[in-house]
Amino acid sequence: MQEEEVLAEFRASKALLEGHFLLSSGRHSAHYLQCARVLMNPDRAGRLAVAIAAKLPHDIRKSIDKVVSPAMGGVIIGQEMGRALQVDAMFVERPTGTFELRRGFSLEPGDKVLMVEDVVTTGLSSREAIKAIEEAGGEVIAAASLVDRSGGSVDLGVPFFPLVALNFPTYAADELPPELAATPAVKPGSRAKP
Ligand SMILES: O=P(O)(O)OC[C@H]1O[C@H](OP(=O)(O)OP(=O)(O)O)[C@H](O)[C@@H]1O
Ligand SMILES: O=C(O)c1cc(=O)[nH]c(=O)[nH]1
Ligand SMILES: [Mg+2]
Repeated sequence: MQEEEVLAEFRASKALLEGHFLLSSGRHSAHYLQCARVLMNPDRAGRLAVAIAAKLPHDIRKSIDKVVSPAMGGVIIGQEMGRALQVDAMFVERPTGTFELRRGFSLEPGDKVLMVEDVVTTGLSSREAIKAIEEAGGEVIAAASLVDRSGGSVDLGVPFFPLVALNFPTYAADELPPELAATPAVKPGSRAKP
């Protein structure tokens, strides 16, 4: 799937929002990719997962034992990646602030894991999810996402395969451009603290 086709899926689902957004990292942005809207159509979600799977090098793709994704945003695309790769998909969640496997999910020691996110901005959530998977005994051999909005600058410590890389600027709270400073920020994500 070409970048233009991916963006067309985002536009068709009205997932590319403009305004003033407080991101999970605590940074601000005039753009927000509401991936849940792209994924609310199961056919579209499945197509996008197949397209992500096609980005994975053959040796990585054939080695994956499990998909693990960080809740909430990663759950649907993680499930669809499990379907595309024909492996089980699980998620980590953070009811106490730190990602962990719950709900009877577990990994066999040495399980080769693909960590799947919906969107990566600073990479903090991905790195925390990778740490939780490794603490649970998994070996994260690669990461994948629908969108890398760091424009390719993020380092997750493992090979990273986003379906599309976009570079929307983000700002610290004390460096907002006037058009953002003039409007209150909305926080669409669910992370409690940056
Ligand atoms: O690369 P980062 O700077 O960490 O930002 C990206 C993360 O932010 C969003 O999750 P959020 O924390 O809003 O929680 P959610 O998935 O529960 O909506 C998104 O789903 C990614 O997990
Ligand atoms: O960084 C984030 O919190 C973030 C950015 C974005 O565009 N979409 C999203 O779901 N989260
Ligand atoms: Mg998330």
